[in-house]
Amino acid sequence: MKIVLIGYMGSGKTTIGKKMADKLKFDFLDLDDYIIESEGMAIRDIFKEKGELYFRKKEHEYLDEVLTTEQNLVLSTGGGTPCYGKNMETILKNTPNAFYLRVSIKELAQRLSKEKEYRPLIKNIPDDDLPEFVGKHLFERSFFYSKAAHTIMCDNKEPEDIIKEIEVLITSA
Ligand SMILES: Nc1ncnc2c1ncn2[C@@H]1O[C@H](COP(=O)(O)OP(=O)(O)O)[C@@H](O)[C@H]1O
Ligand SMILES: O=C(O)C1=C[C@@H](OP(=O)(O)O)[C@@H](O)[C@H](O)C1
Ligand SMILES: [Mg+2]
Repeated sequence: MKIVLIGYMGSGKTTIGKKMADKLKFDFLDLDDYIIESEGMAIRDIFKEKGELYFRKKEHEYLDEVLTTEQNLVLSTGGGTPCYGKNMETILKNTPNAFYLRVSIKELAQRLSKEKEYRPLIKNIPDDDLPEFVGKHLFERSFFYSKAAHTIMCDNKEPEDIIKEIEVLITSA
């Protein structure tokens, strides 16, 4: 069985995915970490030296690769993963358990202002401009995120509570 977490940068995919895999005794895979290991480069260096298009190509290839495994897996994607090519279709084809972690623009901007350094798409955006950037970007991406089987509203909730909500919704089909 595979559980896939999608959502904007800073929505908690990595944090919640890891904790949930521990709790369910599933394997855990963060697609960004898989790319970093496989390419032997940090995400920001891939963007800087090889470009975003190269990153998206690799992200697509590694997504296909990790979804073909048989094991019980929690997969945390990157914020852009479902928004390129056929990636969202691929996710939906491989699992009924795709969850969109939905977080408000305000909370995303607050979280991301402290963690811009490793996220090349927002690295150079001043904190004051982050809410506007996140708002526009999220609007474009919501089309893809909303295709998930379930949307979890995550504002003002602890990861543990979000995990409990997800557990109730998991289907083993
Ligand atoms: N439910 C939550 N409530 C408050 N902070 C959270 C929550 N989930 C994640 N965070 C924090 O938000 C930041 C981004 O989380 P992360 O898991 O890296 O998001 P993503 O992988 O979606 O980009 C981290 O500092 C993390 O501790
Ligand atoms: O939203 C995006 O396009 C990206 C999100 C990042 O992952 P997180 O969502 O885990 O920050 C990472 O894949 C890369 O920096 C691009
Ligand atoms: Mg992440």
